[in-house]
Amino acid sequence: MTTNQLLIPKSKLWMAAIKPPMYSVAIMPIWVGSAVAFADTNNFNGVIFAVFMTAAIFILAWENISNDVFDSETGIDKNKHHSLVNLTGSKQLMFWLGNLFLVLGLLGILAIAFLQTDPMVIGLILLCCFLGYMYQGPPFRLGYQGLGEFLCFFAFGPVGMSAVYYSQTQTWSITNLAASVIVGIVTSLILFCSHFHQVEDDIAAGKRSPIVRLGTAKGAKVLVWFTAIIYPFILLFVVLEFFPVWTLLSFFSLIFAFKLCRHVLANHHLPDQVSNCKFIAVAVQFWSCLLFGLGFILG
Ligand SMILES: C/C(=C\COP(=O)(O)OP(=O)(O)O)CCC[C@H](C)CCC[C@H](C)CCCC(C)C
Ligand SMILES: O=C(O)C1=CC(=O)c2ccccc2C1=O
Repeated sequence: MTTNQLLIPKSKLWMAAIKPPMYSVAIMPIWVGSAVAFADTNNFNGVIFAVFMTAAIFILAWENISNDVFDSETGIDKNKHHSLVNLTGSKQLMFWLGNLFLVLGLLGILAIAFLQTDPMVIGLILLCCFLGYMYQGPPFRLGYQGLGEFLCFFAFGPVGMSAVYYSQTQTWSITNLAASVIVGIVTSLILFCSHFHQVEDDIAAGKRSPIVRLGTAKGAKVLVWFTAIIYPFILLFVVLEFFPVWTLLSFFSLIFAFKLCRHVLANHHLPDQVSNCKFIAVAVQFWSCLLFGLGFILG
């Protein structure tokens, strides 16, 4: 254990390892997809919603635990004090705990498929899990090639939200597809932000994250563009009458979007300062999606 590690209280390291705010990424696609389904059909199945939400949390727990397991094999997390493998000292234990969460999550989704006597939802979620595995697991490790944001976009956007919409309606929707583009982009922003403070460790481990590829200064500018792009998109879909006008409520999240962009533009080259930017990005995702979904219900 390093001196640095000894200075940080264990409770703080555990909270950093579990990352409670990050679970917003699992909750919001379920919220928005179900809200679009309600707006389209006037129907809402509370049991399916609750089971899907719980299953998504379990699946995200698997993704994060197995990320620490796979990263312990490449050496990229050797300075990450809050890696679950470093904290517990047992890769095996974390591997099996992760798998247990995956099985619990998939059992929930399987229950929905049985309830609907239709395998579509489990098929789509298995695809999401495969995208999540390709991000970090051998032999793919596509996150190490800088492709994580694409996988993230499809898993939390079009594929994941189609599964949510289908679980409520057993049909498809163009409106939901358009909404999933917004959710996919805003979720991928979080992943993009998570690389700024890790450039040195990433280069040492051979990970070519988008920020390693672009450099932090260009990365900060790309972040501003991708944060800014979601608002004109929402406006465009409102004008085209795909989204109800109430979805413009999501513009209140601009407060956090400005905060994120200002913070990253000023601190992109300072790892200690910029390391919290992914949690500002979580606030952008949480508020934009919460208000966006509310807009569908009010509309
Ligand atoms: C584990 C993820 C990011 C961590 O990345 P990194 O290794 O850079 O972080 P650390 O510094 O903390 O080590 C997220 C990866 C997301 C992945 C591309 C997609 C996951 C999909 C989910 C498994 C499925 C979600 C289904 C949905 C409907 C809830
Ligand atoms: O630990 C992280 O950095 C992330 C964990 C995670 O589950 C996730 C999910 C979707 C987008 C980004 C992220 C992370 O950045």
